[in-house]
Amino acid sequence: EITVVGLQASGKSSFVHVLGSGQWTEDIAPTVAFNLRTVRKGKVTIKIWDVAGQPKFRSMWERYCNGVDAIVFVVDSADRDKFPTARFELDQLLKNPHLTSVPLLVLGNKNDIENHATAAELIEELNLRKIQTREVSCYSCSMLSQDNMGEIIDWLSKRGH
Ligand SMILES: Nc1nc2c(ncn2[C@@H]2O[C@H](COP(=O)(O)OP(=O)(O)OP(=O)(O)O)[C@@H](O)[C@H]2O)c(=O)[nH]1
Ligand SMILES: [Mg+2]
Repeated sequence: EITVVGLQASGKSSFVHVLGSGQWTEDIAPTVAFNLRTVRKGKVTIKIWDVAGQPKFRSMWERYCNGVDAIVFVVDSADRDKFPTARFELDQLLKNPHLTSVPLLVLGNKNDIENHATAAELIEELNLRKIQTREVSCYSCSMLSQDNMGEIIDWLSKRGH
């Protein structure tokens, strides 16, 4: 069971769609509140909470992250102006004491766009090195080209119980 959070238009629902169908589509509307989807990958069944990223929905993130096996935080790696807000919202979420040991996967999505930030840059921008109470990984990826999807599925498959 995982929860996907991050700012609006970072590509959370696109990620869930690619994970579920193996295919890219541009035809995804901004999420209202949340969507629940179940995806089967080999022997693993993943229950995914796809939560909305617009400001008015961010206070819900914490509730949906409670008790899951991993939190996936999606960042638009080509939208550098939003990194400070992404960092702030991630900090707010991870501050919650009941989420302290939940593993975190940060996805720097949209790496098909020129001048995107690399995983190393995102680790700096989001200050991921200071996180010590949980397992943290960061991948650069693209839902459009499906770059790194195999590694991401492997990571997720190892976090279940
Ligand atoms: N170029 C590019 N565009 C992408 C990629 N992933 C998503 N997008 C586009 O980014 C926009 C937002 O995608 P969504 O998946 O709806 O984003 P979201 O994070 O679910 O947004 P909210 O539901 O509003 O929080 C859409 O126009 C997508 O087509 C990617 O890897 N590359
Ligand atoms: Mg969405």
